[in-house]
Amino acid sequence: MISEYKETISSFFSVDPESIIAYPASYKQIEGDQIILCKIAGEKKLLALGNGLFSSRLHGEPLPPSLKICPLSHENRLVLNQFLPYTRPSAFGRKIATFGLGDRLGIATPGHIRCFERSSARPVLAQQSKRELDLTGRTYAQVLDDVSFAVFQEGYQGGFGADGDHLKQTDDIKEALDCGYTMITLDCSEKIGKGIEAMTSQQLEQAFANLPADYRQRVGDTYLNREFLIGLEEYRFNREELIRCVLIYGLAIEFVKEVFFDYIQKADHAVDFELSIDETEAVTTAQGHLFVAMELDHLKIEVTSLAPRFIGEFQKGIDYIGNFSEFEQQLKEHAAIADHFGYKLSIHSGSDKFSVFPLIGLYTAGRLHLKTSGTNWLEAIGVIAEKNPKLYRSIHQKALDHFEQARAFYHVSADPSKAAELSSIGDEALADYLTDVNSRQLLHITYGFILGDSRLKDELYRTLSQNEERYYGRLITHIGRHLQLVGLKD
Ligand SMILES: O=C(O)[C@@H](O)[C@H](O)[C@H](O)C(=O)CO
Repeated sequence: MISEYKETISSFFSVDPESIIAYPASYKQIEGDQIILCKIAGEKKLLALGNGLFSSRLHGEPLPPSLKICPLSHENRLVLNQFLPYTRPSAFGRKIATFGLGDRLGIATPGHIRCFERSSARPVLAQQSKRELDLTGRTYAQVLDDVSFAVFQEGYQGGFGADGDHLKQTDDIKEALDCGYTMITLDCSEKIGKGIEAMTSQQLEQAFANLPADYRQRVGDTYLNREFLIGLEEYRFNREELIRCVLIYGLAIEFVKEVFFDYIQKADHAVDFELSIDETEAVTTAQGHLFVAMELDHLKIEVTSLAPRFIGEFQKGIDYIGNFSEFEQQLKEHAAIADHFGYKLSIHSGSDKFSVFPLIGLYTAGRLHLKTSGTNWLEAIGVIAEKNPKLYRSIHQKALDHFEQARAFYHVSADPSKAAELSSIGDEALADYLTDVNSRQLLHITYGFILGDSRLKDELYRTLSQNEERYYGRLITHIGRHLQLVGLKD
């Protein structure tokens, strides 16, 4: 289809015909119209041929008699969604392993899709937290636009999710659901009780006495003087332990109740509901997880997945930090609790935790959601280091200039001064920064400041557009390693 129109297109855009590249996997015939994705002088467009209903719905430049060049706009994405259901996101429920692939640039999805050939997991291709949207200046609609067009580019019909990630406000939840998002990750970190572990018995009793009498009676009857067998573990709650669980998780559970019944259940489409209690100071004990699970069960709230705060450190972009046997014991118990109540265990900051992936795969046995994001951004920076050393040096310096400011958004232990001095590294070795834990975290958390510099941002996108297959290749290797080690890919 493209070859016979290259001359028409090249003269219309006054570009070299060789600069017109087609994505053959996107080609579709719909009710007599033909459509294909192509790149014209570096910019992706939809080419529609025909005068049928589908082509008539698309907004674009008509090239008589029947060709139309269409931008990858929000309006055209909605038309694509209407005629090609596989370009719309799906929910997957509690039984299918899923893998979150945050893409802060909106260009990684084709590479992500190629990772899932021969994988039992389904990709959540549209995933950005409110924090990421604020720092990149994107919207949930734009994130889903980018993903839907990439799904069309690849001709991928295996299904994908769209996660409104780490949402704390109901307005944001409503916006994501109205955009058609099929997963909501409710961040309860601001509702989790703080400093409860340090409270004295008297303080605990005083705080508990302030709660409604019927609630105190119910939780006392439910949890005290009883044993709970979950998997191979028996759990009990003495009075102090019960009150601590109530004071730590009680408000969070009220928030979950409001969101589940007022938003998730009332959505006009299926929604996977994830509960995130991972971004808290306090580690989620197995007993605390059991309390939350039993309270959700009592309230008839069905979560699809739950992300606890594991013992040790799940920091951004680097491997697990902590005691492996303690982590294994806690992971085993969390997985057993999740399995007992029928939902998936979710691993946040799941990027690069290679040393514990086999354990995670062993104890979750596919009942798992693994969430990544910044590591995909780092693979893009790796392409920049390989292909545009001058730009990389500017990005690295921008990151150094804003690292302390970026630490307000992310907990990292990186010390950039421990990484090699930029001026001491030759162009051919710049990509090695992406294997150093300190520079990985430096680059990982400063993305908002880097993309906030329009000169860096424009050149970054231009370099990645010129090297998109290299970017896809890095993602296939890197995310493929994640999938294989956690047992979700052969
Ligand atoms: O950076 C963010 O805000 C998100 O990507 C967040 O970290 C996400 O929930 C995650 O855990 C990615 O690994």
